[in-house]
Amino acid sequence: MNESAAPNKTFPVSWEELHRHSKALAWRLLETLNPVGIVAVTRGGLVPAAIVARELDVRLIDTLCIASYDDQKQGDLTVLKGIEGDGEGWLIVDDLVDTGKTARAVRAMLPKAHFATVYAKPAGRPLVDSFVTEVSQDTWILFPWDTEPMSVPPIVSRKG
Ligand SMILES: O=P(O)(O)OC[C@H]1O[C@H](OP(=O)(O)OP(=O)(O)O)[C@H](O)[C@@H]1O
Ligand SMILES: Nc1nc2[nH]cnc2c(=O)[nH]1
Ligand SMILES: [Mg+2]
Repeated sequence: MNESAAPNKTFPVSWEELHRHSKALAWRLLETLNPVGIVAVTRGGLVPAAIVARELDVRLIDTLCIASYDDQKQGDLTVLKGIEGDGEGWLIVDDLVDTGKTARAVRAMLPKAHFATVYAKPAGRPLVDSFVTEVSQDTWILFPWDTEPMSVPPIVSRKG
């Protein structure tokens, strides 16, 4: 990683937890927003965006296609597909904000949109308008689409 120490903890998220946290985000957004459409930041934003879109009854969905990580290693940010306009009236959804590099690029592209993530780490938190769950900077969030169950040693034997 370029901007912070490598994570030494994991925060595994199940499908059910992700569904619940994404619905909590929808509840939060409902209080202040009635978006014309949702922009999902691919790929991580796709599943949360689908859940939020269902709860807010939004059927106009676009994508902002951005990649910067190869596994846990952060590289240069690549925009594979942008969006025209300034984002006014739109809701942007991503799974998480970590260093904030992706969020900064997204905000520069769509400065008038509301930017929401399900999870936020402290370095990126100031860049999002709404989020649900804060996770420490030294933690790697494991999403259900990236994982499968396997045996692991006790935490005590993995320390330092
Ligand atoms: O705040 P940052 O340090 O920029 O990290 C956050 C971004 O990293 C991940 O995307 P990634 O580039 O791994 O692509 P993916 O969504 O296709 O997994 C995640 O989905 C966020 O978009
Ligand atoms: N899956 C996953 N992707 C990330 N991209 C940047 N930070 C993270 C993280 O904690 N987990
Ligand atoms: Mg992403």
